[in-house]
This record gives sequence, structure tokens and C-alpha cells, in this order.
Amino acid sequence: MILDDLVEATQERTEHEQSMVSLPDLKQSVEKMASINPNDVYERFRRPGMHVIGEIKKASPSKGQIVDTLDYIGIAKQYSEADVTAISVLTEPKYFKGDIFYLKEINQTIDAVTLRKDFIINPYMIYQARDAGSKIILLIVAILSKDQLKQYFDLAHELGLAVLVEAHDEEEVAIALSIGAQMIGVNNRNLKDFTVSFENSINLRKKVPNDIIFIAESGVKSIDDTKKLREIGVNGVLIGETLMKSDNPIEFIKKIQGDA
Ligand SMILES: O=P(O)(O)OC[C@@H](O)[C@@H](O)c1c[nH]c2ccccc12
Repeated sequence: MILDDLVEATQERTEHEQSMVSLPDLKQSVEKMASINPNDVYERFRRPGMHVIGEIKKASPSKGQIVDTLDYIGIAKQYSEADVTAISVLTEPKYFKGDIFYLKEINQTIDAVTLRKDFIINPYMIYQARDAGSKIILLIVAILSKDQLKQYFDLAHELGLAVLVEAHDEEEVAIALSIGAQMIGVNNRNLKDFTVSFENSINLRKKVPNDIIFIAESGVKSIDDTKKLREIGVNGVLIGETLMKSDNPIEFIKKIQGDA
């Protein structure tokens, strides 16, 4: 199963990374940074209207290579010009051809709220996200025990990071709510077989209280899609492939925001 492979590859990768930059070293550099508050991010997403999280990714396990060369700075500038609420940057190298360096460079170049999109399975990766200047991390319910999820969620908040908790079914949504998630992302793509169904967001929206930020993730292709999602009370959409392939991502994002 792909998720198991991803977790295993991530395990190996972070072991290697820790042999080069140790956790204590990383902690030290994070301690020197100016403090940030996760509530600033949550408040951004609580503003009325349809929020867009624009994603930057070169490849994915379901689609293979999406673009030949990744002009991550250029894309981040476009997303920022379109006033996205946040920019999601894939940092997983093996299956998504991502790099934590993309995230770091974007944060050094552009004033934007960024999300580290990876398969976070240990505290080290959370410190890395903070060190790279991101303000949000993704935590995926399906790959963590409930205890881990709670522990990493609390650590993120302590470091000033907001958390998007990704759930795929009713049981995972219940877990996300039980640990105090304020922002839940429902993935319309089943990470086990890659099928996409908006029914997932539609059904699960009813299981999430209205004061919790609800983000629909994956498979958004058109304004029709986002209209449908808006009608059922979704607060935001996370869009990758469609934006990466769009000739005019700014116009597309503006349309989504304007439809709110
Ligand atoms: O490219 P899409 O279909 O618009 O999907 C974006 C995003 O939702 C997807 O990349 C994603 C959702 N959850 C994830 C978890 C890990 C890696 C990637 C993802």
C-alpha cells in the first residue's frame, strides 16, 4: 500500500537528515526565531468567503510527473498575487519530487503563509517546518496513532504553527475533533486507491461543527466544483494539479474567491 511505502521512505529520509542536522541543533535555531501565533492563521481562514490554498508540487504518486521543471518561486509569486490564504509546498522527495529547500526559499523570498505538505511522522519534521519558515503543517490521521497525533498537534501549537488535520472518513474526523483540531482537511482522494469523490466532503461536512474550519482537498478541477463545495459549507479548497497545469492560475483563483 502506497501510504505504508511513503511512511517507510519518510522514516529513512528523516533518519538520514538527523544524522546531518541533529534535533538539538534544529531546536536551537528555532528558539532564535521571532514567535508566531497559530491563531493568526486560524483567524485568516475564519474570514468570510471561499479560501484557496494553492499547492506547489512537481509530481504525485497518482499522476506521475505533473510539470517538467518546477519554477516554485514564480508559482508562489502568482499564488500570492492572487491573494491565496496559504501556499502548500510539497516537501516529500521520493513520490512528489518535493524539497524542504523549496519551502525555505519561498519563505525567504515571498511574504506568504505557507504549509509544509509532507508525511509528518516525528517531531523532527515539525521543527524542520518551523525552521523553514512555514506557519502551517499537515498532520494525517491515517498515518499516526491518536497519541502521536495529539502530541504532534500540541508541539506544533507550542512552536506557533497552525495545523491542518487531514481526515478521510467519519472515524478519522472524530479523532481529529477529539484532539482539538481547529482546521480539518477532508481529502477527496482515497490515499489507498487514488479514487476521487466529492461525496466525501459532502458527507463529512455534516460531521464537523460550523466553527471548525473545513477544507476540501484534492481533485478540484473547475469553478463548478468549487461552487458545489461552497454550497455545502466548505470554507476552503486545497488545489494542486489544476493550478499547476493552468495557463492562468491567478484568474482561476480569483474566480473561486469571487464566487463566495
Ligand atoms: O492535486 P490535487 O488533486 O488538487 O490535490 C492537492 C492536495 O489535496 C493533495 O496533493 C494532497 C492531499 N492530501 C495529501 C497528503 C499528502 C500529499 C498530498 C496530498
